[in-house]
Amino acid sequence: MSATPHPAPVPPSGASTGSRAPAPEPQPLVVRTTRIDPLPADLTALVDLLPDTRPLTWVRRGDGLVGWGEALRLDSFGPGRFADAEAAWRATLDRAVVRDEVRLPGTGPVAFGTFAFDDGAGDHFDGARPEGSLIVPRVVVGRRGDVSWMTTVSPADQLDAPGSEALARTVRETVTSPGRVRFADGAVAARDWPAVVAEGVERIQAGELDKVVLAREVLATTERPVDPRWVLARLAAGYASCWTFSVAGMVGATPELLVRSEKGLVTSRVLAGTIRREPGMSDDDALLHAAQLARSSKDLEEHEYAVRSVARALEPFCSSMNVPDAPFVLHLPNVMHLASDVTAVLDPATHASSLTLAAALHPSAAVCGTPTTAARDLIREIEGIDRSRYAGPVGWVGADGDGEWGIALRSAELGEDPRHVRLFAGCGIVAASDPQAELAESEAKLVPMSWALGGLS
Ligand SMILES: C=C(O[C@H]1C=CC=C(C(=O)O)[C@@H]1O)C(=O)O
Repeated sequence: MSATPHPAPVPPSGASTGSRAPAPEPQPLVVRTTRIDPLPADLTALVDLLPDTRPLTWVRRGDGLVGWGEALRLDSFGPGRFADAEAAWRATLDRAVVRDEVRLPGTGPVAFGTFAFDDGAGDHFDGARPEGSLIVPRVVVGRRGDVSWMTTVSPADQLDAPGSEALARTVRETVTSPGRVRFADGAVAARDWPAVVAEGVERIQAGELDKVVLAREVLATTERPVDPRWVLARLAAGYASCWTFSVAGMVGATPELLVRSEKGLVTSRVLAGTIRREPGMSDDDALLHAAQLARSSKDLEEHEYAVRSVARALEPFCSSMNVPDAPFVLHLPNVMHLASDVTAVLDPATHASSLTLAAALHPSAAVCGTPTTAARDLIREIEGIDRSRYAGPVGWVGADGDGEWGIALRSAELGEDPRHVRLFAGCGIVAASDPQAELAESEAKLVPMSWALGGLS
């Protein structure tokens, strides 16, 4: 199946939700990047620039990219969603006219992307909703340390030339809070979820598979429409070491980097194995918990599967690789994780882009299980929710193929009705997992999004 390009001006309503009718040939994109006055070293400096309620965001520790407007959208479907998106992106670039005066990762043409966890082979896919979207914004603003830039993208160069004055002229709609938030069970009630986990444990103990990651959803209803910028500002400030993202209604702050590819160096931050961090826990208690996690054979086993799956997927694309012997403990405000940073040197002969690498890595054992096929089948059989883009790759790709892709965890999907939000959390299950403990872990993983919506103080 091929990717469907939707060129600006925005096509008639409905077309950007995945019509497979032949699309008109898009006009070449005209892309200009210029340095702007340095943005302050503020965790929310980038997200504070976003003018409207359809933000594109990839930010960590105040650095990253934000975008708005839609110069081009490339939707893709089914098992070929990554390859089709990549081919459409390359075809777009072949015809683009680019003037990049900054030449850093994230300057020049950039597409933000979000991809579904599953490839559409399951029963609950209707074939109308795209399983992959690459969006080329009309405006991108980026920051990397002392350097800030602005890129404008237009099919016909109708935009202002980029620059600090153009940015200052951007009109920003006021950001509003969602007001009161009510949470309710999703397709599987919280009290029923331990039984799903118990089924997973049983199947593992019966020898069908080694590990499966099972997820649940919570439905939030807000008093006022959710402005994603409200959520993004809170996540970027409260979870600064995570990658705060927003693409086509998928928002969150993920601690897990599926892959970064930059100038031949490939990095992946693998997480699996979790311990909750109680609110108000002292630093000493946190260290005790960290030590307990680092010694937990159940969590170390869960982690080992995830690291091995990443190393195996990267190997064909890399000339050398460093896989740490033991994980470190990553401290986040709500949880601590076992973490391993895998690094590798890209084999240039493979010409693999960051998107190709993300496709090869997905789904890792951190979000699916081991062996992959058995775990995915079991998820389809017993999980009972539509994961949609939760646990799928989310991030950005540039013109040279370099880019960053996270796993859409600690995330939520904003509904067509802007007062309805689906929050997700999942847990790695191995033979020694305790269903009630996994329920408590899933609650802890829901904290960032519930807090960002304003539902927790
Ligand atoms: C599947 C999720 O987390 C994964 C990433 C880190 C730790 C995990 C765990 O310990 O179970 C999960 O594998 C989620 O947050 O929804």
